[in-house]
Amino acid sequence: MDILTIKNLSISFGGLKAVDNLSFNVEKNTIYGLIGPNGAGKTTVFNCISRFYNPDSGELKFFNNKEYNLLNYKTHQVIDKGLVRTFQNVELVKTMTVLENILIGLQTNTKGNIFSYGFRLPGAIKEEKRIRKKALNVIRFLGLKGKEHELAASQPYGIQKLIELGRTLVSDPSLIILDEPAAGMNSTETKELAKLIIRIRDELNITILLVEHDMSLVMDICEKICVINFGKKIAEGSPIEIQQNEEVQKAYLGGEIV
Ligand SMILES: Nc1ncnc2c1ncn2[C@@H]1O[C@H](COP(=O)(O)OP(=O)(O)OP(=O)(O)O)[C@@H](O)[C@H]1O
Repeated sequence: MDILTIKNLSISFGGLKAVDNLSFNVEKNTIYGLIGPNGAGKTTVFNCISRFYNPDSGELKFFNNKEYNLLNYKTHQVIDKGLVRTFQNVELVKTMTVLENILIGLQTNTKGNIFSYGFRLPGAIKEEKRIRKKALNVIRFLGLKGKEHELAASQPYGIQKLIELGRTLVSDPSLIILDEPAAGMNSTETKELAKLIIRIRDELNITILLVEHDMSLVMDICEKICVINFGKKIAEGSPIEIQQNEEVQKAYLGGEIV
């Protein structure tokens, strides 16, 4: 069963076709990789799905109990439907604690209004407890217990990336889009990240769509991979099929893919 279907997606910037008639489907409860050389259009695809960009044409459908035509929604509404993303660069509020940064992920998901929070009405206090408990559960899941009141800025880069990931988990998504989750990580951190992504899929039943340049991570954890170059799909298949595909090897100018 598909959770995301992308059909004939195209978007241009001036004369440049960044995404060109691209179609692929992501099956529920899988880890799906979108790869391609620098400037191939991967982040632009993510920006269309998460509604930062308006595509020129094509269909974007998300299935979470019901069918949502993503083109009818704004970014924050897409998050409410259960589709969240991370960014290539870590986007944490460095002056806030680990816990506070994770709580940011719940901002579109809380009940109550400014009045009830401002006057600390019973409903608001109960809601505060509920969301705090959720965030603490995520912190435990990520193995960051004990760090909740430490400043995000004082954490090593690998931990900051985990905090960003935690921010997506706290809103109970069905699909997470990860934009280069391993960028800037060392090989030990990347191996831990691979295990964590698999746990997110298996223990939390969350589907993962990821863009990543670290080919060993992609080949180790993705069930299916779509390769794009100059905005167009050049191959789709299992890690083995992708590694053996001649057009893919040509696009990567020999070597990087294997
Ligand atoms: N807002 C924009 N305005 C103009 N051009 C853009 C914009 N966003 C992306 N592009 C261009 O579209 C092309 C695809 O960019 P994109 O960032 O999607 O590639 P990518 O595959 O994610 O690259 P990388 O792996 O280097 O992050 C590039 O040529 C880029 O310069």
